[in-house]
Amino acid sequence: MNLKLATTATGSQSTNPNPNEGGKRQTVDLGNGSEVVFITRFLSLEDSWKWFDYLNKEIPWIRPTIRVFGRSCLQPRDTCYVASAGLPELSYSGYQPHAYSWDDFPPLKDILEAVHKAFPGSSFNSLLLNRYKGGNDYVGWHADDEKLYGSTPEIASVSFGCDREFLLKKKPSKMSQDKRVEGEPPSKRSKKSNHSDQHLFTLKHGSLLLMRGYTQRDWVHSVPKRAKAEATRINLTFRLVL
Ligand SMILES: O=C(O)CCC(=O)C(=O)O
Ligand SMILES: [Fe+2]
Repeated sequence: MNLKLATTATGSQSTNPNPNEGGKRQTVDLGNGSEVVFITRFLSLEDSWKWFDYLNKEIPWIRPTIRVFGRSCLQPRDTCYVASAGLPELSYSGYQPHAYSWDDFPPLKDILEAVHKAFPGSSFNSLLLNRYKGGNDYVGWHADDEKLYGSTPEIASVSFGCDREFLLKKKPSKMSQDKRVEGEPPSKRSKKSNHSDQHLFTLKHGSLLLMRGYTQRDWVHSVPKRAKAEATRINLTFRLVL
């Protein structure tokens, strides 16, 4: 298996432009216009615990019934949805979450502001929240490729609480999605690429992971079950609905 651990991957490292942000940001070029930016210590530990406690207590978490491969099942994690007024409604796996307003949970606006500061060229107007109440909760392989996010969605994911592994796996390649060199056989091309087709990031308390470019078109991601991850994890995924 060709799996790259983010902590040892040869992604470029740069000094952070946000002085409040600890540590370095790591940019991992996934190839063909897909990219991940990872900041391990995006928020201070103190702020992160303050926000964890707030979110754990104040968010009206629900565990909806969704449809997977034609069957109804309980979503294997808690969820909530926040969006700016007037946006088209989100719907996934046959489920349409109620859209709360940013004003319902003012601390979310502070976290959004920190994300916008770290990525001044990016803009987010909606937020899907996830709560994993232990290692049995998970999110299966998927891409956040709903039409309302457009063709190159940017998704900024902020994590609180228990460390969990975040996996990225390249979708089976379609000729139309690959940048091809005319006349070169596929076997030669794949040997030449030094891009890995799987990546693993450990999403720690206070970290931020941004997916952009064609990541949702060409890759799938998951947070698998982990028996040893006993504590609660909360994850915020900021998105832009067009
Ligand atoms: O919990 C995470 O880190 C990922 C969540 C996710 O992929 C999603 O909400 O679409
Ligand atoms: Fe996702």
